[in-house]
Amino acid sequence: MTAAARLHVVAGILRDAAGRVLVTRRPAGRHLEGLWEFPGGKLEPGEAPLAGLARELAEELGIQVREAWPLIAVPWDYPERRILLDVWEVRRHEGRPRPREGQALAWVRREALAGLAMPPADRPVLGALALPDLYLVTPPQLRDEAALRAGLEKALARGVRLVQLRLPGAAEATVRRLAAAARTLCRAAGARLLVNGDPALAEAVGADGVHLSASWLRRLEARPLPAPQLVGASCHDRAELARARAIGADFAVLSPVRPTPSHPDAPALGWSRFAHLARGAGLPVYALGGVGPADLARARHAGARGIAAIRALWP
Ligand SMILES: Nc1nc2c([nH]c(=O)n2[C@H]2C[C@H](O)[C@@H](COP(=O)(O)OP(=O)(O)OP(=O)(O)O)O2)c(=O)[nH]1
Ligand SMILES: [Mg+2]
Repeated sequence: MTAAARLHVVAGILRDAAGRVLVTRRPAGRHLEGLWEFPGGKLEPGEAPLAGLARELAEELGIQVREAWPLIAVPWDYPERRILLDVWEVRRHEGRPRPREGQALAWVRREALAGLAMPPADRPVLGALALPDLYLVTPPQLRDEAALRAGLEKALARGVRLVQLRLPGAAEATVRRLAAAARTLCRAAGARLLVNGDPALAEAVGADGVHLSASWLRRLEARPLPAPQLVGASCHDRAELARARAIGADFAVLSPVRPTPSHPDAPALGWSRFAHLARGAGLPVYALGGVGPADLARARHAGARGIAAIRALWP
């Protein structure tokens, strides 16, 4: 069965003023009855995903979707049906959501969603929601601890909540020393720190996870660290994205979107190629390469979970 033969389901993430997320309960007598879900339903033949989302949310909640961007599309196989769960974040809508089909409705804090009984296809969706918009990668030449602290403090103060310590070619002792300093600062700010390279070293230094280079990704047959530790992976094409998903990585970084001074010879993907690859990846994908926070809306509309950057995020 091809991807096109899957039942295409569109669902929406709606937030209230306090940032809580709307979930509704699947009625008795239906597939996965009684479980909480994100409102939505099956696309009609020939219908575009955004049009289907707007129709479903009008039918189920009585609201008009004005703007939405894709969050993640999860291919999932239930014994009785195969679906593509295509989840969108609703950015703007009109009307207050009301249960128009008698379904139970609740606004839940993002952190509390994991405690609800939801369909298994929704697990990767919760993972995508838990990731931040910005992913800071440290500058490659950085070896000085004071410089690391100064830069990191500023970046964290500006709202960065996910950091990759990347020290290509550094001695293990240097990685250990700088990771210890970075870990203290990140913990204090409620940010997560990933160390680029060997998963065993990332774990040994007490990081929140590992970021796999493309060569590490090639070498691994399975996810190197268990949840809740994070596993990110550097990808440049469809095959690497497929591998990241196959080993159960939490997210990928896809680059280069634009030409960059650090990789002048690498052919840039451009946004339309990026969008094509990210939409089919089945895991959250950050856009990297000549992008910064100013590109966030564009990246999100192209299906990125957010943007990753060195220069644009390093103070
Ligand atoms: N809406 C929604 N469906 C989900 C989620 N997670 C998940 O596995 N599903 C599955 C359950 C169903 O098999 C399928 C949605 O199909 P459905 O029958 O509810 O679609 P619908 O709203 O168009 O229902 P209907 O008009 O046919 O009654 O997707 C989710 O978060 N939201
Ligand atoms: Mg539905």
